[in-house]
Amino acid sequence: MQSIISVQALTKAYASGHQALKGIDLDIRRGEIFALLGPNGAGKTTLISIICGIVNPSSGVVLADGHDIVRDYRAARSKIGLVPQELSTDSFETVWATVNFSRGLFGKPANPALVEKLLRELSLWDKRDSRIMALSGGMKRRVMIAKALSHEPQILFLDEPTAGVDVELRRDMWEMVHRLRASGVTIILTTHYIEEAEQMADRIGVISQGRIILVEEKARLMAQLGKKQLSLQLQSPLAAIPEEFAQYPLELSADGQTLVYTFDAQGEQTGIAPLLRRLGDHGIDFKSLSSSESSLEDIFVSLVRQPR
Ligand SMILES: Nc1ncnc2c1ncn2[C@@H]1O[C@H](COP(=O)(O)OP(=O)(O)OP(=O)(O)O)[C@@H](O)[C@H]1O
Repeated sequence: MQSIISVQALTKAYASGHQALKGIDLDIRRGEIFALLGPNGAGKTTLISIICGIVNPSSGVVLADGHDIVRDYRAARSKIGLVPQELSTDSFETVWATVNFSRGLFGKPANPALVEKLLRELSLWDKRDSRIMALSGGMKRRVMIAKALSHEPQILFLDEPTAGVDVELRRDMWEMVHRLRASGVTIILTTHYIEEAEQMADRIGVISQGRIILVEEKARLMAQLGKKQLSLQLQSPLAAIPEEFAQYPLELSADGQTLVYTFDAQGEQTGIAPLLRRLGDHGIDFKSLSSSESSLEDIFVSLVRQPR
């Protein structure tokens, strides 16, 4: 299947000299919900801004539904809706006018029925005649979403959609994202909330220091989530793991006091019982044992901490 967004060898150096993107290759599949995770300053907004034509790339190629975002800007941009992190809209306009105007910017004929549907779905219909400046922060954000969807884009970018929004708006947003996906729209969201990525995304990409360091099906990441560790506090320290145990996923702590066994908690067999038996056969006794489970957050933190 042809990807709806294709990013190839993309770099960005800002005028300050800061290298925000250091060679990004990324394919977004048609119809998926893709979550881009990364710490502050990783390059998420820069990447999205380039794909949406707001920031110029230094080198590399981006195709949106087959259109080059630089050479064929208008066609590429018409496929894309963007809900930016920061609210930016004319605050003297009414909700109704601003959403209709956004549609017109893309050269689309007026479609009051579509705008009405959008405003109703986003609980903005009652506010259609209000000026933007008179709305609450959450309502303004809903307006930004309505604007982004006004020209019926095939691809929707949500940059930190739920940062600082209340529970109700977050729920509405998630429902809307699922509805849009069901209608064939591809959704790319950035988030600091790993829980959000877990709940919403089909695939997860992790960006750190201007590089994509992981792209994975969420289901596979969840399988990693199921990894557990069993720590055995030994009676007497070991200098090294005996050769007989080479095939076991065992690690010895630096002081030789603790053996750590990593296993798949979702697997049918943990392998713990035979391991403990074999350790006993070799005279390796332990004082106590404890287990722990890694979370997606642990995986994420350890990924972005690794210097690359
Ligand atoms: N206009 C600019 N000029 C110079 N440097 C910039 C500019 N915009 C962003 N940067 C730098 O580029 C890096 C990436 O920024 P970017 O906003 O893309 O990160 P981010 O992953 O979206 O972060 P956050 O999660 O904080 O929004 C940062 O170090 C930032 O300071």
